[in-house]
Amino acid sequence: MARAMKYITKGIGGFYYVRTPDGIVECKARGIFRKRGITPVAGDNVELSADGSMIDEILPRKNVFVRPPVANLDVLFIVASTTQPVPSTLVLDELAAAAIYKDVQPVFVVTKADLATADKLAQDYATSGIPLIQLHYETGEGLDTIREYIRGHLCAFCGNSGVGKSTLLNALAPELKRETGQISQKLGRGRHTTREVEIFEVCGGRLADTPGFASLEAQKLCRIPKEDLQHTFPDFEPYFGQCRFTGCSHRSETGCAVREAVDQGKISKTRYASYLTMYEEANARKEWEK
Ligand SMILES: Nc1nc2c(ncn2[C@@H]2O[C@H](COP(=O)(O)OP(=O)(O)OP(=O)(O)O)[C@@H](O)[C@H]2O)c(=O)[nH]1
Ligand SMILES: [Zn+2]
Repeated sequence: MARAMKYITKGIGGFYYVRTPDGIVECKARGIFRKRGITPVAGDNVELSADGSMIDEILPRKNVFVRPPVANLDVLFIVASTTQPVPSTLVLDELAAAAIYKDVQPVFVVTKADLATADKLAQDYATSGIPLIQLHYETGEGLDTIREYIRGHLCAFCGNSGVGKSTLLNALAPELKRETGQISQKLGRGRHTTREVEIFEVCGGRLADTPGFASLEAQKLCRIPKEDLQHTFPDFEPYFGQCRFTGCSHRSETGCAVREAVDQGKISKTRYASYLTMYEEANARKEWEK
């Protein structure tokens, strides 16, 4: 029988907190990891020494992020509000692409549908191949769908300051008691304080409370080489192999099947515009930044 999974919930000052079937234990990591250039991070599945005081082994990772430091993420909820703040499709597309590049399922969550319509966003992402969940707190619509994504997975929430991440987390897991609104920033629990990544068990899954994801720039998550960029846009996939030129970058080449799909409304214009911007950014990146 497979041994029950143990994983790091939090690392702080050289100590690691590991969730085991018997509860959370405090551990140190063996020196071998430093020699191998591996830093244990929250989300790592581990094996402990017989007395339970040492991390002996870090099991192979599905993925790992440096900023914020977390491993084995399954789902990234990208939270956007209909208004206050008005969403940027470029930022949303960058985050979704970063997730896909790291083998993480992106899921858009739209808040504040009571203040403005979510139709525009829903339309922009209708053919994106990325799920989009609209939230309505009065009816609870959307919450169960989010819970289904969390179940059995390691998840994180990201999105700009003020989009309603804490409000959403409180609705999903009131035990987290997240502070919401302006006050949280004044009290210093906002983005100006450094907190450690910490993983909580909620809704039958795991939630990585990641301060770094809050108002994050996708660039910090990962940099996608321009050749790989097209593969982080699921909506482009049906057209691969149909462009006139092999190695088509889907920008200005004649006979580009992706651009044709944009003209025919099969790929949304905002998605394609994001691709072009991201491609130019990748192109302009200096060798040492890549
Ligand atoms: N009308 C309305 N207001 C909302 C909704 N969701 C959140 N808010 C409000 O938006 C404000 C910001 O919400 P928070 O949950 O603190 O936002 P956050 O994303 O956690 O913000 P940071 O902590 O700065 O990252 C608060 O005043 C919330 O009450 C919603 O669906 N509708
Ligand atoms: Zn093309």
